[in-house]
Amino acid sequence: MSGLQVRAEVPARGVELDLSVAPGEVVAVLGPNGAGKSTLLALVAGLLRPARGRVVLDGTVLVDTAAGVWVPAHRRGAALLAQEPLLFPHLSAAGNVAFGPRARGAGRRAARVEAQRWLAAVGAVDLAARRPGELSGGQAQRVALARALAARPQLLLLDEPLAALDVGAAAALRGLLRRVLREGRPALLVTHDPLDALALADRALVLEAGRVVEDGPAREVLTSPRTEFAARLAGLCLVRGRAVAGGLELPDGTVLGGVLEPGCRPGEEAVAVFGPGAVAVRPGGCALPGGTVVVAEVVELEPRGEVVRVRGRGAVEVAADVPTADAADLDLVPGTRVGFAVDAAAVRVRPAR
Ligand SMILES: Nc1ncnc2c1ncn2[C@@H]1O[C@H](COP(=O)(O)OP(=O)(O)OP(=O)(O)O)[C@@H](O)[C@H]1O
Repeated sequence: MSGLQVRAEVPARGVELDLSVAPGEVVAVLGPNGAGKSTLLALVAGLLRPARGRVVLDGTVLVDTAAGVWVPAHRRGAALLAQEPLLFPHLSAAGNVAFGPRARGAGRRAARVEAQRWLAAVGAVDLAARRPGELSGGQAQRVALARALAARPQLLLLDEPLAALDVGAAAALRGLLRRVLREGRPALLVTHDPLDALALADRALVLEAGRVVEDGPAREVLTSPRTEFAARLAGLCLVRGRAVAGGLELPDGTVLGGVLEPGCRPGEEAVAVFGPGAVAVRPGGCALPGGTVVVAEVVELEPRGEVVRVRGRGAVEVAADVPTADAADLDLVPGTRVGFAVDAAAVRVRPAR
């Protein structure tokens, strides 16, 4: 079987993973801090041994704890590009990139030619003679990408490769990554940025507390989330309850009006998803026609240009985008109890799993 299969338990980190990556597939790995994203990459890269598990890349068993198989990191065919470029400080950019070909047995001259080719591919030929200490963050990350590619990996492991870069450098490297990732090499891309997941990945996994809690096409996970984390990334509200005819019954018995999606049956555990643009704030708690009012305490006000995103916490968490002038008129401050009036027509109710 080609592609990547990972089954691994690391009880010391509360991690129990079971996932696969198809040949040529780019999979974004999302999740809150401590969810296990870096642990997943470390397990595949060969930097961490699972207590139990099996990792297979293109039919080659890299780890099998039951059979006592452990392939060391440098023989796995997986290249890791981390947030910090981690170049050898004493080698030039070209020397860093030539390292992979040299390790594969290429002669000095052949390795140098290959290094030039990869530096050209990432637009960094003019940096060939510089040492890492003479490169900007974006330049160093380009060189690190060339070094990773020069090792001709069967799999790319990208751990927030854009996170340490400023906006301009990140945009340039994003374009480059998009090109590289389209060449058909499978990749796992850890990111906190939903736009990167959409722009660069075919599929998105959401990890929470060491488990995969969502897995689907990147677009679907981010537009139809089933977990609070994915919803927050996508800027949507997600509340849990029980599906009933015409909406979702919340834990306190309130029925949030909404449209049941096909396949969602009354009585089952469900989530309701809606955008903050479909929510208005009512000081007196009076409902709009066709809406539901969730009474909640304002916990956060976040200015977003022409609107203020007002987050509230009551029986559930909700958010509303309120025009900035209205927010001032309403005298909203954290601690104020208000009604969040949710337009039922904009609420989608779907099974929780
Ligand atoms: N070196 C380590 N030794 C022991 N436990 C660790 C180590 N690194 C991480 N952990 C624990 O393993 C769990 C998963 O951490 P991991 O770093 O994989 O999460 P992450 O999703 O990459 O988080 P972040 O977004 O903060 O980088 C957490 O509970 C964390 O505290």
